Amino acid sequence: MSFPFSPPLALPKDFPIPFPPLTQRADEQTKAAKFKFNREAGAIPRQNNHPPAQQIDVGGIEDGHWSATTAVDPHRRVLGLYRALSDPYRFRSSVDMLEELLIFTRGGLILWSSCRALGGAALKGSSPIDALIRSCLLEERSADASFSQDNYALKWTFNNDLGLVFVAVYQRMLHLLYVDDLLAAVRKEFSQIYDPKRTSYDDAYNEIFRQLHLEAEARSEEMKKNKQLTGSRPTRVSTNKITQGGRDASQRSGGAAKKNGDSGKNDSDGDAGKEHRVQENGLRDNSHARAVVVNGKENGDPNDGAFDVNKLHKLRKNKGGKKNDVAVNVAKNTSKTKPEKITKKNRIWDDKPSNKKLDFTDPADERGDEVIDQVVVNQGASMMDKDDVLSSDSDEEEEDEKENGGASQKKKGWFSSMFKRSSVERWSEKPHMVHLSEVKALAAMEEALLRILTPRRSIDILRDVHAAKEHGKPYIIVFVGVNGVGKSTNLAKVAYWLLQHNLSVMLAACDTFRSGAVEQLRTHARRLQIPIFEKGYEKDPAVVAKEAIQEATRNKSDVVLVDTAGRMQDNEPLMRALSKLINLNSPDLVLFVGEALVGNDAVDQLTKFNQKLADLSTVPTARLIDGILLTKFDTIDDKVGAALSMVYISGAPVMFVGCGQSYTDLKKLNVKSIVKTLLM
Ligand SMILES: Nc1nc2c(ncn2[C@@H]2O[C@H](COP(=O)(O)OP(=O)(O)OP(=O)(O)O)[C@@H](O)[C@H]2O)c(=O)[nH]1
Repeated sequence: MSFPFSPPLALPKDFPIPFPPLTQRADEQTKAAKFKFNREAGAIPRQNNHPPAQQIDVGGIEDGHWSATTAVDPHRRVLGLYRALSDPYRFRSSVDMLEELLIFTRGGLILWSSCRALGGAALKGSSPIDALIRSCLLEERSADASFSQDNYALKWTFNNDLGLVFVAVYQRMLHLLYVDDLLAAVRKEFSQIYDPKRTSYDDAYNEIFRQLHLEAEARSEEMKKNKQLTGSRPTRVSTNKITQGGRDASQRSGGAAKKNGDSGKNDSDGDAGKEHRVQENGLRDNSHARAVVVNGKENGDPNDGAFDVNKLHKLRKNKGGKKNDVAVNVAKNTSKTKPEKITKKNRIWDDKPSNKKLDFTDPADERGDEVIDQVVVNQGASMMDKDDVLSSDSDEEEEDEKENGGASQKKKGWFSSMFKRSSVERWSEKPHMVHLSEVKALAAMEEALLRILTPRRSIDILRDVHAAKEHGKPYIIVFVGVNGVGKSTNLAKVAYWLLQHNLSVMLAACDTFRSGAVEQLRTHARRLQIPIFEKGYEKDPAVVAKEAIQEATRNKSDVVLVDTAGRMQDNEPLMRALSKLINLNSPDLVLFVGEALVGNDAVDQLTKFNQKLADLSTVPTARLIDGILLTKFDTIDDKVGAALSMVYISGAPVMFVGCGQSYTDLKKLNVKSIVKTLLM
């Protein structure tokens, strides 16, 4: 063994050990060093007329993971030294600075951690994994496969079928090349042994992980060497080759690769048939990892993908720029997630104040609650018990759930499954379960939900109405939405609310399409004793709206409420007519009316309305949906997820919530109660 120094005396306790860098695997290196030491410590003295081996003073130094053994002769000269590690694997970790690899469920249950299982040091400061969950995963902003926090870089992957998350943390400056490869291998191996009933894998998985880690490193080293030698560029090859550098994971586990449902939908490590960018030697090129991993965005399961909302927000900001791109993207993404259509039953409402199970709303106005509770909107409707409708709806859902064998659960996004599993696991009394700093995680969830539900733009209608009034203009609100969601009814409620604030209101009957629509609005106008502008049927609604606004300007109405025909988001001629109405009249507020009852269908409708308005706009600055009016909130019990998704996807605030048939049944969304319910 060669020594880079020749100390004259025995080594002091704090003697620094200038080991040359290790290039071999730690255990081999240790063995080799030990062998060499034994040989040299025994042989050198004899060769150099030093005292025989038994007179040699052998001492040791322990320094963290290191231990060094010295052989010192009676003349206090160091004759031999070898370094060793009590745990060679720990040494590898410290050298390569993979700080932690964590496996947890979407409910936040930590199943395995390299720190916990293999005795590494805990991460310093606030956990970067907590930060990842808070700012990325919880908000479904996991479109990227990497994330940075302080000095740490994080990469992750999912097994969506099993609801597992695999996160690797390492020092940002290190640019570890093997992390994606390792994560993919860990996911594959772990998925095979995963058993939902089991909560600890420390014994079962430690050895497998060590092996996978070493293999991934070895492949990475090889890749580096090859790169240096050949200056090779990444080429596209089948991912079947990825495992050629090391032992195929499925071989190791007896080919039971699919046993636990690692179906590879999101398989970033490349199951057969997929192509990823890999190096010529068959290893993944990490510089392209983003293009292949994560959440079904690029190549995976559409059910798990988050909407590409950033572009939509950008469009909203730029008002019209690149609208087609946005529209296409939104369409692409949402069409993947479109749930099955819900066939609505004829619903006939009781005229008693609703007997709500849960009320997530604040009254839109204190005065609004005092009056006209007995005025029933839509008196022509026949009667049926509301609770019947509710129970039959939920029965249907339960049946669907059973029929689909829980498939609908899978269809739910990250949020729903996160919350569902989180609450289930929270209450299961298993003391040996280690939760991901549960209190902190819940607080983070709450914070994230509050952030999502709190609109980025605040719209104060009353303030804006007064501002318009000062300019001698009426404030225009256009109500849009699909058929039968409650546009006219809730338009009348808004009119009532405005009247309560001493504002003069005029209705514009621009549903010139559905027979009876004009008469319906006329009934509301008569009850509320407000003027209505109507031109009958088969007129161009854009022109009717224009004339109504002119009339309102003449008679100094403060607000014009424009009723429009219900239309399906895919009906191009009707969507074109709506776009024309909006572009021609530049309303102050385009209010999307959606039924809370239909859940994600409302999210789809809203997205497609926005998309069509952007696509079909004839003016350079496309007008999109400004706000949301969520109707029939009295019918949804605690299924409030649609509100969350709609705000998140459109960036538009929920301005009102309709929760009954009376004019007073218009409220404001109580964000805090919604969040509380989601976390219950
Ligand atoms: N329970 C409940 N029912 C509502 C609410 N809002 C509207 N409705 C009922 O929903 C039904 C349809 O309401 P409309 O106002 O006619 O719906 P619309 O969107 O104007 O319909 P189209 O003009 O055909 O597109 C009526 O029976 C309303 O009473 C609500 O907040 N809660």
